[in-house]
Amino acid sequence: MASFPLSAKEEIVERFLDAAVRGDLPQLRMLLTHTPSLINQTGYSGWTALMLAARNGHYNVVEALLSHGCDKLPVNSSSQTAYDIAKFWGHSHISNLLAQTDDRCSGVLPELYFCRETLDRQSDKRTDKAWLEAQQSDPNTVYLLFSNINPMVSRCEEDKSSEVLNKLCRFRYDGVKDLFQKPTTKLIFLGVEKMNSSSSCSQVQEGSWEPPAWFAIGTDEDATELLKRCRGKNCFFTTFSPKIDLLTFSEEEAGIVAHARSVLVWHDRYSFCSTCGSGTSLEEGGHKRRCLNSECRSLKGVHNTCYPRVDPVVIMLVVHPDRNQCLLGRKKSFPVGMFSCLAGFIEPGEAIEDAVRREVEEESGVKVGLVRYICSQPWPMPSNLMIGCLAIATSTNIKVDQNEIEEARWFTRQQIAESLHRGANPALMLPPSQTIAHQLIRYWICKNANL
Ligand SMILES: NC(=O)c1ccc[n+]([C@@H]2O[C@H](COP(=O)([O-])OP(=O)(O)OC[C@H]3O[C@@H](n4cnc5c(N)ncnc54)[C@H](O)[C@@H]3O)[C@@H](O)[C@H]2O)c1
Ligand SMILES: [Mg+2]
Ligand SMILES: [Mg+2]
Ligand SMILES: [Mg+2]
Ligand SMILES: [Zn+2]
Repeated sequence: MASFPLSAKEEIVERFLDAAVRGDLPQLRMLLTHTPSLINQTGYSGWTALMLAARNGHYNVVEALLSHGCDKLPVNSSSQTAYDIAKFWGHSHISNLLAQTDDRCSGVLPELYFCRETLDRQSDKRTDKAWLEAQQSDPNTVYLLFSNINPMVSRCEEDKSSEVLNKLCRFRYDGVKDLFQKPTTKLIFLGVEKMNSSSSCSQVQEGSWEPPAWFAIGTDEDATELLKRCRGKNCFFTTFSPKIDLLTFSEEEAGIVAHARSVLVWHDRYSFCSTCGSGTSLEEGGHKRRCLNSECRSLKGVHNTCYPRVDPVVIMLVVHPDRNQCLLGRKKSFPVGMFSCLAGFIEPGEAIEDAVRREVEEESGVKVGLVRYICSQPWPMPSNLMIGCLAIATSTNIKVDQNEIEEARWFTRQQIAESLHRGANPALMLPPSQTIAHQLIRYWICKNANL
């Protein structure tokens, strides 16, 4: 067979990969210093330097590659990551290293979007009327303004390359106190600030630091009038189109928005007592509605009709019995090429595991055995709690319920890893990283198929 001379670029890649095979750390470092882009390159075999070092048990080379920010997601033609390779060849010290280090491939999920608890909710303070009133007029108290259920935001100018586009507008008492007079205004106590690096140092040391309280205000005032309070700043009300607005806050603000918006939506949709139909009033810092009819049954004992609702939803990555494929589906409303995990509301009297098995079979016809809980995410659309699971299929034939799902398919680990690694491609687009669906998929790829 004729062999062709290597180009200069190919030659340097092969030298780099050869250094990884031999465990030649000085040579590998020298090549990386000159050509940093070598780090994730593959040679003719389709293997990266990390895979080759993992195969040959060179712990120090793996360590050096990781410290240079090497990507652990690429897979070889057998759908193995470097972690899988180290495990297969019995280099447990290396597979442990690959499982431990870094945020993305540790098998431990990163903190999910909407999950950061920036404020301390201090739920015991919700029944302390005097304390709440004192906080309301405190000059340090922070107010967020919602026009009905849409928060007032400004465009984030700080980092144009970042995904953070929107920033909540923060008001002080003087800027919003007139709204408290209106009977339709809803005031929600969100919590108090947790101590962090920006808390006033001298006050913290003296013990006199009082963490500022945060409130959300929901109002039906004319939005244009409300915007005048910003005095010329470029502010607007987000409409919460899921794909555009919801995922564009910082991690710190996303958790606050999830809390405030879910409670305000509940007030908006449950104005009347669902037991007797009478009017209701807000209590407990906006976290309870009390019926105004003194004869109402809802006033006797504790009733879930009085508290904000949270709807539990199971979301699951179904793994093929061969452990090498996973099941993803797409709704008609998804962008072209996008597939995601199956999901569905838990029904009354149903355990998480049973809801997973029922929803998967209803939507795809696939039967599921083992179900394992992985993580959860509040999803303020309007108030779901996504309960993320991995599930092992016991059958493989797909028969979709066209009412719920347009298409469902088995995807190989390699197809998924490629889409995660190289980004969206026409064949398979995965949901954005802020979603629990994306994180479950990434978790499975990184963690290996064994549950
Ligand atoms: N964060 C994520 O990654 C992610 C991914 C997928 C779905 N989700 C969310 O999960 C939710 C549920 O998924 P689904 O639509 O596939 O569920 P589903 O498969 O149970 O089907 C939805 C249908 O269930 C019925 N239903 C039962 N209880 C309901 C309730 N409490 N609220 C609304 N409808 C109810 C309605 O008829 C509705 O049309 C959706 O709202 C979606 O926004 C989030
Ligand atoms: Mg569904
Ligand atoms: Mg369903
Ligand atoms: Mg359902
Ligand atoms: Zn009532």
